[in-house]
Amino acid sequence: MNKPSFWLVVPAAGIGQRMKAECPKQYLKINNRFILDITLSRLLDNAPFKGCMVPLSPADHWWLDSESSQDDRIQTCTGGKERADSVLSALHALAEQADESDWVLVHDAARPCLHADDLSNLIDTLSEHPVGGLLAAPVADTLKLADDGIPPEVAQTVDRSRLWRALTPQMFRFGALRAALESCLESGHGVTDESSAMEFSGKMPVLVEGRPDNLKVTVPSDLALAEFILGRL
Ligand SMILES: Nc1ccn([C@@H]2O[C@H](COP(=O)(O)OP(=O)(O)OP(=O)(O)O)[C@@H](O)[C@H]2O)c(=O)n1
Ligand SMILES: C[C@](O)(CO)[C@H](O)COP(=O)(O)O
Repeated sequence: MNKPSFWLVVPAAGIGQRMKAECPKQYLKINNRFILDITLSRLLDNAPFKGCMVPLSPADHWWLDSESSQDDRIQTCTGGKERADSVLSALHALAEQADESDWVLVHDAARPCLHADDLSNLIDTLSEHPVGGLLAAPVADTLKLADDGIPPEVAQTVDRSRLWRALTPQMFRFGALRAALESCLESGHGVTDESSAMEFSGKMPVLVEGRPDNLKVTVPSDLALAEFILGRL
């Protein structure tokens, strides 16, 4: 039986509303490179992907100015309203090339600080696993559940001993992930990551501990932090 291939999906069709920038955050620059280009190079240069699909917004007019648009390992497709729609669109675009049992890794375009060791560890840990899983970081802060007051007040302090922050890449079998996402979207069950879709289909993804500095650039203060982290990777 052929060894499964590895495919990469990097959702990049968001508008970066929380970043309040003049362009979608994946096209902000660190050391004069688009965040999207940094992210894609850190993935494609550190693992044996058979191909890469990048869902883009229909309104994207930055891609053609990117380094990555010249990389023949990378294909693009049109993303969707939500992140899950964009990921599913990428899986549909890869359907003729990928086998059901191939692995697909999904990584946010907005996470440029992924360490090569975390990528290798995720693949090595899960490549024989029946379901797959995700990079995640144990919660290090005390967590409070807020009431709905304005301003919010503490309703409860949450036991954090078994709480983890989901990161990316998230790594699942191609056919299973596509079916899980289709099921979620058909039933109107909104999900913010691939693991949630797999959980909705009854699976229990593995949590693989990753570096907490695998930052998702989300709000303005994240840009300088990402630059600092990248300077030390
Ligand atoms: N419809 C969408 C929404 C998000 N994403 C991508 O999913 C990743 C993580 O999403 P998030 O951090 O929420 O990005 P945005 O949706 O752009 O941010 P915001 O919620 O602030 O608008 C990003 O790389 C983003 O480009 C996507 O491909 N398609
Ligand atoms: C996929 C993710 O990065 C895992 O933490 C997160 O769910 C993305 O959420 P967002 O609201 O789309 O940024």
